Amino acid sequence: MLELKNLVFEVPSGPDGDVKRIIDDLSLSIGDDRFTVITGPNGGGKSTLAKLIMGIETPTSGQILFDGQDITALPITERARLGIGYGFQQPARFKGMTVKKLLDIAAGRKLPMLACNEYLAKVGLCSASYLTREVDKSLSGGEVKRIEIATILARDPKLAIYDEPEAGIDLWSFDRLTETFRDIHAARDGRSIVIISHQERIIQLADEIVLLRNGQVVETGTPEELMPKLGFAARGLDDYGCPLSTPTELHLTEIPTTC
Ligand SMILES: Nc1ncnc2c1ncn2[C@@H]1O[C@H](COP(=O)(O)OP(=O)(O)OP(=O)(O)O)[C@@H](O)[C@H]1O
Repeated sequence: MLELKNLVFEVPSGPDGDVKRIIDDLSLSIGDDRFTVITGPNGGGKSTLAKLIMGIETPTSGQILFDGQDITALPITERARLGIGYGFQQPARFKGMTVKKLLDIAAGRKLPMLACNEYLAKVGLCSASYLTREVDKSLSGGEVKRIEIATILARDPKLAIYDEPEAGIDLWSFDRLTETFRDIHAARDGRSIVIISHQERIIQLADEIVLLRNGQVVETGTPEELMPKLGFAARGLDDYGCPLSTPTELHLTEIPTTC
């Protein structure tokens, strides 16, 4: 489904025309029906890689193929049309836009109430309390995050990329969310999920874990193969003695929904 060939992403660094290499000759294949978790230390290049796949950033060199088609030069809208969806680490807010409208836009049609209820329930939100709310500053960070994930579920892309979906989400919603990811994967209908995460419980769901450091894939493997090396039991030190980022804490910032 997705093939990354020798991807390089560099940004200008310093006044002398120096560059900083953020993604370093990275090659990776993700097949249909796969659940892949990309993990690794802060600053390793995970979000940048996701943005390159979505077309938010343009690679300095290398190639991105989606279902055999070279999409390296395609804009975000075209990639979305082909079936790639991306949930930002820090989602945007849309003043003046209701949650219902956002779900409709994501789905590309006017959704029946029942469908909206289902999408919001999958992320632990009560439809009655949220559908008419504006996606503005009045929503908490965790609420906006979950609403964005619901829009990706409504869009139902062939390849869904979620950047730290656990960030800022309370324990109850996190449970619901992991169930949702598990259900999508269990459907085995050709769709693939890529999740950037530091969360052990999400990592355990994966078919394949990709460990990214300094813009390079340093290791890939199943949870059974890689979990011990990732050093969750060793206070954040991985097999190479480097500190992994502190596992994202689940904040009990919100009252669990009861509907
Ligand atoms: N446009 C840019 N200009 C300069 N530096 C950048 C740019 N984009 C990313 N970086 C740097 O590249 C590195 C990788 O960033 P990235 O956000 O991809 O890391 P990450 O693995 O997602 O980290 P985290 O786990 O903290 O979310 C960081 O050091 C970041 O500061």
